[in-house]
Amino acid sequence: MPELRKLRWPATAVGLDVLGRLRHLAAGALRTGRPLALWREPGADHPRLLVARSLEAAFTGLPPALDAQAPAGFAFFPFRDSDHNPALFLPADVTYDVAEPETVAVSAAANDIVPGLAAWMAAPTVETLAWHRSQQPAPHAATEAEYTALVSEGVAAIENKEVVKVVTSRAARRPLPPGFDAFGAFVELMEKYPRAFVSLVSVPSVGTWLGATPEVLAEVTADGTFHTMALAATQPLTAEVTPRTAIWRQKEIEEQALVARYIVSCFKQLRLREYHETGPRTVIAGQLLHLRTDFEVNLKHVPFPNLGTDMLRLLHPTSAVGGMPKQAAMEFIQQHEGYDRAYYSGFLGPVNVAAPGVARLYVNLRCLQLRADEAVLYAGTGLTVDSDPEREWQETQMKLQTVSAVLMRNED
Ligand SMILES: C=C(O[C@H]1C=CC=C(C(=O)O)[C@@H]1O)C(=O)O
Repeated sequence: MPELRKLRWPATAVGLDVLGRLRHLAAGALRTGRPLALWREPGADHPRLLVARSLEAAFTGLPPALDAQAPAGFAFFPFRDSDHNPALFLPADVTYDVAEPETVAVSAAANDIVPGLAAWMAAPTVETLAWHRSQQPAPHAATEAEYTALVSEGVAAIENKEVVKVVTSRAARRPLPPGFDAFGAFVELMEKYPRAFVSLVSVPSVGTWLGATPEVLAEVTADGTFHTMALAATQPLTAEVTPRTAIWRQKEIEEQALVARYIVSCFKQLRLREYHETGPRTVIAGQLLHLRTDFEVNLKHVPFPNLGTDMLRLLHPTSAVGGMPKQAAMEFIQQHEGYDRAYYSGFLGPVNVAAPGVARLYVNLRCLQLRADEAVLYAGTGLTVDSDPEREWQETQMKLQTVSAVLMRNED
């Protein structure tokens, strides 16, 4: 790991608790026009913050390499790469980990921002944070009639054998409650969804995204394990229907099996045979239940040093957000969906930040884009030949509730 310089919080910051320090660092990054990512990993009890020295330093071409020698940073990738929605990898120039609350780490590449940062750490806190805004117009929000028509077109495409499965989605616009505070909303999501990957990413001209996703895209852990999952099929979690009692319809079993089969086809493409498959099991994601199969590979026991990197490039976008076959499903979405998904159903997460060789990338689901006076929420549903348009609309309504929970009231 390249040398990191550690800046100690000055005596003036003694009264500031760790969340206050995170918030103050975020305020400084926003004020100086720098990209930032705040996140909390599933099961972790504390969040982390990463600030990149500049927007220019965050532009990237290829998906990140998942190996110990690769640069440390936070990946923020759109569903589909374009000039409007660039692929980003925020270098880990300034990092703050609540596990080490007394210092802020600065990379050698960001040496020249040290004086300004040190001064900011000693400066008084500010009330309002100036979150970065997207320069794109807000996407079209489909009405119920438009969405059910889209689902019918998707089902017709499956019947006509253009695709085997396709995931359609929509955007929904909601007003922000008066005095809405995105940092407070991030903290609220962390508390509400301990099993989710909770994130708040803000990038100049790209905008600000908040979410709580249940879906791992690609993980490499400290003990040398690669992990991915096939997550699909949805029903509400209720007092009567829990993971132990849930019953799944044939349509849902098939929908999830297609995603699992896609992951196996990626392993086959790489000629990897030694993987562990667990499931499908019923799992909780917020107020919802899904079917999930986990796939693990012990990287010490296979001759594939670049497995994480190769799998990431094959997996995105998975059939849980695109469809199968991948290309035909992507074309269907492009032609019929009628709005820009931007970073919804892209992927995000830290690479080599916690330690070299540790990466945790998630599919950007159950998320919203924060705009000047409204939030744009996103949700999709996997279609099969048996999909009922009205049910699929209801399912998107349920999925929107995960993140819209923070728009109901204001904590500040
Ligand atoms: C596309 C979404 O969810 C995916 C993940 C789990 C279950 C899904 C489903 O039941 O359709 C989706 O494939 C979304 O939340 O917007």
